[in-house]
Amino acid sequence: MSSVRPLAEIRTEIDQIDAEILQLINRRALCAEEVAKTKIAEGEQGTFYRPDREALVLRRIKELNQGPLPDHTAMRFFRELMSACLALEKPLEVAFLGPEGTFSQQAVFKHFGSSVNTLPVAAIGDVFNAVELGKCHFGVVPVENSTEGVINHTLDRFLTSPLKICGEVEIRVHQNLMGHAESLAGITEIFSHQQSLAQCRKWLDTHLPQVKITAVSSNAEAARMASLNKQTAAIAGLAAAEVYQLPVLETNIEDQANNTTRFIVIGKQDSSPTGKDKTSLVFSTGNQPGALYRALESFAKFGIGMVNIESRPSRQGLWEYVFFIDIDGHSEDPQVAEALDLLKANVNMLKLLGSYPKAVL
Ligand SMILES: O=C(O)C(=O)C[C@]1(C(=O)O)C=C[C@@H](O)C=C1
Repeated sequence: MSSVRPLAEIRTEIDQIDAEILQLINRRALCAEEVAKTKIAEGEQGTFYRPDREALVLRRIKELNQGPLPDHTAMRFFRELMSACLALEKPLEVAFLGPEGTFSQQAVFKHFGSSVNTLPVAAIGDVFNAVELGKCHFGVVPVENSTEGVINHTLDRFLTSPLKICGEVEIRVHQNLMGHAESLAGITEIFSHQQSLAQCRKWLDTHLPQVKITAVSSNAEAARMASLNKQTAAIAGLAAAEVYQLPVLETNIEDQANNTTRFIVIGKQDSSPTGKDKTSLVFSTGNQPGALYRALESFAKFGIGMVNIESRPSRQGLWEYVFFIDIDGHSEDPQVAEALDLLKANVNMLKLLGSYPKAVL
């Protein structure tokens, strides 16, 4: 004799729990509406979205979670819940590198949840423009890929933009071949964004060495073009295959198994310290011997870890460079503040791009 509970009894309990969860969710939503009133009363209506508070809420959920749901799943529920609560306060508008179905759009939803309005734009520079001109509250742009390195357009735009970095989000990028051809042999041309083509270089050389390769403005645009001609195919994410109703011919064709793209959130707002933050900055030194060494020594002296360094042409003098750096910590953390003061004294130009919570999800 089995000792399992009857299905009807378990379902009655589930119905009761659902009713309680619904009540609790709405109690939480009422609190969010009250938070909005307080923010307005305190003159902070420009900053309904609080990346620092959201990171703290999600990290706490991870700590509290005792399963059987995995931490990641529990955090995703709360990510959605906060997104819906924020939409009650004020719906956010977020610009991304479109069209619909790009990895950038996936990054927007992963970071902000699905209760945001998204604005697809044609180029990385347009994401910056949309936020700078106040058409959107925030923008999401790719900044580096684990296979292909930095996205130069994004770094270069920071040299002239007044915007700040207020968050980061990572997306595991799977590339897929999609199109209406019956088999690989029926394909004469492949479209994709240049970054995705580079991430699948070996696969293309091995499986489709003779096919014409054409770089286009985005993966979703590649999918759109492939949907118009049976002899062409696109390399893109599965979301693009769905948007353009393209059969997927091969999945996961990226050359590196853990191909990941890091995106940053850009806006006009600062984020307060959370205890697990990153600071991004750009500086330039003169060409004297040891100048870069002295600059980096500022971090070593105060025990600040450096996560990343990239050099880019300064676009001012021939063979002059600027250095983009990510460090551990928030610019308001005392040790980081002292290191930044010292750095300022050792460089020609220093621009803080923002302090923000490390990616949680
Ligand atoms: O605590 C706040 O400031 C809120 O607005 C509430 C809340 C939440 O739902 O927990 C919603 C949006 C903010 O981005 C952060 C948190």
